[in-house]
This record gives sequence, structure tokens and C-alpha cells, in this order.
Amino acid sequence: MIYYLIALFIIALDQLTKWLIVKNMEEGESITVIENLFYITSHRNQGAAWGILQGKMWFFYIITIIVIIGIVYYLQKHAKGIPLFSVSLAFMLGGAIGNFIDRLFRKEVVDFLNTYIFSYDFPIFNIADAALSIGVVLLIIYMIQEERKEKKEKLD
Ligand SMILES: CCC[C@@H]1OC(=O)[C@@H](C)C[C@H](C)CCCCC(=O)CCC[C@@H](CC)/C=C\C=C(/COC)CC[C@@H](O)[C@@H](O)C[C@H](O)CNC1=O
Repeated sequence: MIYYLIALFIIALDQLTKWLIVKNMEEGESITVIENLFYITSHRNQGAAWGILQGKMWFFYIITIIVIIGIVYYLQKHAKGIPLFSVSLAFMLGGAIGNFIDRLFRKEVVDFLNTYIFSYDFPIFNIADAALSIGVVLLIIYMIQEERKEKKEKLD
């Protein structure tokens, strides 16, 4: 149950930040937070990561609904009592729903986190993308841990 609250918190934070950007900034406007490192740039994306599949909203609706159903199923059936697994799913659930709300009501996704750390042209993203990516990373860590545990049990 607590994990749905984590997802809800992520959705609220994501939608609040996107609302602030839409309300207070023109598209394309950029605010320097840390010179050459981090900017807040108001940006819109009708596609997925790196702007792939521009405008294919139906495709995104279908994929996102499948992703959401899959996450809830795993949260209920397989992740009970496994905090790391549940948190990774909660982060992905929050992120997926956050962008889903944008795609439903805005027909595009609001992005504003503009960093130059990862690589020069790292795309501008939002809280939902960050939550999704963190969820993916946590899931990979969990799966590696599981792998090691199984190997160890086989050796014992
Ligand atoms: C993060 C998933 C993207 C997110 O997927 C979603 O919504 C899901 C729920 C629905 C998609 C239709 C399905 C996933 C497609 C797979 C994909 O895309 C490969 C992702 C790799 C990823 C590692 C997990 C790397 C990193 C990306 C970025 C930022 O990472 C911090 C760049 C974000 C900017 O291009 C920004 O403009 C994107 C815009 O906000 C719309 N966002 C989406 O489509």
C-alpha cells in the first residue's frame, strides 16, 4: 500500500512542476541554474525518449497502459515483502502515470530539466522521466542481487 503512496507523491510532484513551468515560462525560455551544468528550459515533446515516435499518441497510450497493468500486477503478486523491487515498481508507476496524464490532456509531454552532465546533447526531461529511469536502475540492481543469491544457493 505504501508503494502506491510513493507513486502518488511522484505524480503530484511531476504534475506540480510541469504546471509551474507551463504557467510561468514561455516555450523555449531557459533559466540558468548552474552555468554550463543545469538549466530549466521549457520544452515540449510529442514523442518518447530522444523525441522518438513523434505524435504517435495511440502507441504511447497502449504501451503506457500495458506498462501500468504490468507494474500493478507485479506489485500485487511478486513484489510483496521485497522493498527494493516494490520501490522500483512504484517509481516506474509514478513516472509512467505522470507522462500519461500529459499525453492525455496536453497531447504532448512537458520537459524542463536541461542538464549537460551525462553528455552534451542529453535530452531535456522531467520528474516523471527521472522517476522512470531511477525505477529502471533500481530494478536492474534488484535483478542482479537476485541472480547472485540464486548462484550462492546453488553453491551451498
Ligand atoms: C524515461 C523514459 C521516457 C519516457 O517513457 C515513458 O513515458 C513511458 C512510460 C512510455 C513510453 C512510450 C515507453 C518507453 C519507451 C522507451 C524509451 O523511451 C527508452 C527510455 C530509456 C531511458 C531509460 C529508462 C533513457 C532516458 C531518457 C530520457 C531521460 O531520462 C532521464 C530522455 C527523456 C526525454 O527525451 C524526454 O523528452 C522524454 C519525454 O519526457 C517523454 N518521456 C517518455 O516517453
